[in-house]
Amino acid sequence: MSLQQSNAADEAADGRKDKLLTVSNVERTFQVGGAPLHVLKGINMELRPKQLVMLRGRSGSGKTTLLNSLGGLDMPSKGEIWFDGRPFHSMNDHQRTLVRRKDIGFIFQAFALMPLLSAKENVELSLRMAGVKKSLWKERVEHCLAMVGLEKRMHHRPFELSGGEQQRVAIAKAIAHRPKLLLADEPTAELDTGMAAQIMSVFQTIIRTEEVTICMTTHDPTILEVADHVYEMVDGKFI
Ligand SMILES: Nc1ncnc2c1ncn2[C@@H]1O[C@H](COP(=O)(O)OP(=O)(O)OP(=O)(O)O)[C@@H](O)[C@H]1O
Repeated sequence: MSLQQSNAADEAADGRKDKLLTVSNVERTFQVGGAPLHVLKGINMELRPKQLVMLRGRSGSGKTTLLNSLGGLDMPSKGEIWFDGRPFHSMNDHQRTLVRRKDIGFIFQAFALMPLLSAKENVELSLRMAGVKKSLWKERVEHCLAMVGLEKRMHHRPFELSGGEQQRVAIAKAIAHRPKLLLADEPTAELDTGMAAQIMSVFQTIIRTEEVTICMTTHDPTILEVADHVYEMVDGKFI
């Protein structure tokens, strides 16, 4: 590396200080039927510790694709994603999986609750995946379920819970291993206004008490006002 290159690298690293996640010029292209489909077209964003950040945009604008890249589930075709000092864009699958299990929580449809497990067992699963010692599980699981107001529903299985309660178990599960970043794809989409407000209030509480950063997608204009920052996505770009 030349002196000039190393100075530029130092400056870039300085710019990332105090940020949990930095996204620079990210593009994502899929090959569909032999033709390229440009879904993300040069995204720049940042997440700071303890922020609630929302991605808003029409269906198909690229929000889920971006969220997948932020969580290391997918790789950008171009650009850089730095998560907590680590270059997601140049890490392999295995390396990203290890970071994900320890430092990121997801509330995605695809990561929904296991139907045959109780609320308590569902939350335990993420502690198991993160390699947390079994002797610590009981206290942490009870704490997380209490935080979302479900300490009395610990032994219920998902089908014995309402939609809002299931979503709160999903939150408890997603934060049990003390991630630095929580990613949520449309966490209020299936809920009525009252339940959506409850979920947002749980989010605000856990940002404070668990010191987590939350980045979520939404279509719902009524919940945008609680965000620290809103990124508006149109056709693969922020406007
Ligand atoms: N793996 C893939 N292969 C091909 N095309 C894809 C793939 N994933 C997403 N796309 C396309 O990328 C575009 C953006 O999809 P994405 O799911 O990111 O949008 P979105 O903003 O999250 O939409 P919604 O709000 O409906 O969930 C869509 O046109 C979709 O068909």
